[in-house]
Amino acid sequence: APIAAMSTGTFVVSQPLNYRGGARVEPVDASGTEKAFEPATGRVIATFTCSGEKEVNLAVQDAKAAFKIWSKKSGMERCRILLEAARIIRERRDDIATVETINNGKSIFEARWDIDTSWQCLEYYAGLAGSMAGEHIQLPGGSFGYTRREPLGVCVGIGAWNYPFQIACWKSAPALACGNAMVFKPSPFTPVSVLLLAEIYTEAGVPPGLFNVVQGGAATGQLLCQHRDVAKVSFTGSVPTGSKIMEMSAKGIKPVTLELGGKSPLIIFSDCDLKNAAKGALMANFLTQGEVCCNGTRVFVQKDILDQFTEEVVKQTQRIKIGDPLLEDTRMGPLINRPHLERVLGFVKVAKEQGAKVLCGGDIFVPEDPKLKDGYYMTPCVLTNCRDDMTCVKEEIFGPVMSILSFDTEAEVLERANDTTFGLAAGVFTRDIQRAHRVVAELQAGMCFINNYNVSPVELPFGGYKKSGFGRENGRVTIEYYSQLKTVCVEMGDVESAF
Ligand SMILES: NC(=O)c1ccc[n+]([C@@H]2O[C@H](COP(=O)([O-])OP(=O)(O)OC[C@H]3O[C@@H](n4cnc5c(N)ncnc54)[C@H](O)[C@@H]3O)[C@@H](O)[C@H]2O)c1
Ligand SMILES: C[N+](C)(C)CCCC=O
Repeated sequence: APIAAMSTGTFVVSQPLNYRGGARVEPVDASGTEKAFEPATGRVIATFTCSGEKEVNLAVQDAKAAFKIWSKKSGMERCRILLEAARIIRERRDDIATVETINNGKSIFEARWDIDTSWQCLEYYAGLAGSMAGEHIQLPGGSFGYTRREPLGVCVGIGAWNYPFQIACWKSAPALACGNAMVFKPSPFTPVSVLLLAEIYTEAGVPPGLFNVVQGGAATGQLLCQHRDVAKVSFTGSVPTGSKIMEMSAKGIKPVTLELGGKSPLIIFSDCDLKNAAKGALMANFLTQGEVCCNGTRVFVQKDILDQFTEEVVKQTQRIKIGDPLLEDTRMGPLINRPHLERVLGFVKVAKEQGAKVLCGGDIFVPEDPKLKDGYYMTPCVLTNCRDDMTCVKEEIFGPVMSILSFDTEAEVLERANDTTFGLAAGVFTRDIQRAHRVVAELQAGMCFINNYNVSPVELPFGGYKKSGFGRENGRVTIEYYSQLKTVCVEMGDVESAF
């Protein structure tokens, strides 16, 4: 039966989860084992071996060999293969989304959006592959120079568990478009869906070894970052791990892209369209059970509309259907695992102790269906009476917890919104076009939204300021993060020697 027809509680992984040389393989050595779960039921769906040094070496060597072939192809040849891969992803959208839902817990409704931004990303970079070019610069006496945009070599992608398939696409599509090879390591919590991508690349015609998958946690990740034949590391994950990745990469002078965490502000002015602002606040907080890096979890509301806004947000939040993530009408599934659920509930407890008021949610949720009783569900939570010094307002919770704060003036809210070490995203809702642009110009964040939140057109660069990282994913600029510039200086006359 097609994967898309599966129901919760039935999926098990029966094939190897490593991918090397164009095929699934069992790793040749191990650095431990891990279990992957179905968060909806708490069931183990895979027990797998973490890749050891030998396996990582083989994956990098295969990538090196494939790089030699791939980097010699013209941009148009790469374009054609990436377009074919995008087409296959689109064709298998429901199967891939189903696997993503089973292993991550997000609703199937939302997982399909993730798969759409994935194939769109491949299409976008396929389009750019053919137009990657340098400059021609005229010099005195007919001499000239030119620049070539060249690939880096073997790039490593290390992913987080909240958008497993999308993260793999957002890294591999620009990398491959530029002529690089990639070894990708997903989070050990979500090892499954990236294998579908690896198979699709092979089916679309990339050379065997161009996109490889190794599995494991920190130990495997370290082997990749420290590998002498790795030219670049693109990492998505937490700030503490990002800092370690940067340290390891610094030793080998490897460029890094860091897509890290956030505690983003969403500013609601009293002249906003209230219904849209409330919808925006839900988009900013409750996608993927709130496990989203760029979430606008500090919701600053201008005082004169605080009550109205809060009432609308609570009404909309209480309508969110929680439960079996594979059902069409579910809009919130389980969190990623039991320890994370407990951590998020712990934040709600501390928020209450520090004086926040729970307007709705923040409790464990047990769905009626008995097969879901061991899943990791909670009700989405709206907190009010929040102050800037509370833990729930300062720290990244990475769960469905929205903190509402009030403000009086634009200058005050800007000061408070920027008072954080993070800088991934920010949002503003207002009907005043001048204020909208004035405010985003002052916000210290890499991704700003006006009158919407958490939409992700692949044409737009995405990435952080401050401790939320650097480098960008998506958009034309990302080409610069997966390529290097060679300058060629051409003399058309005689050498004018100093000697
Ligand atoms: N900015 C973004 O685009 C973005 C997107 C998604 C998630 N995130 C952030 O990711 C975090 C949640 O994800 P997570 O819990 O998977 O993060 P994490 O930092 O724990 O792990 C991320 C990845 O790094 C690997 N890893 C862990 N230690 C390592 C080490 N020492 N060396 C090499 N690799 C190592 C993990 O196995 C995993 O694959 C949140 O902070 C979230 O904000 C950011
Ligand atoms: C697709 N979103 C919602 C913009 C999320 C991007 C990746 C962040 O975790």
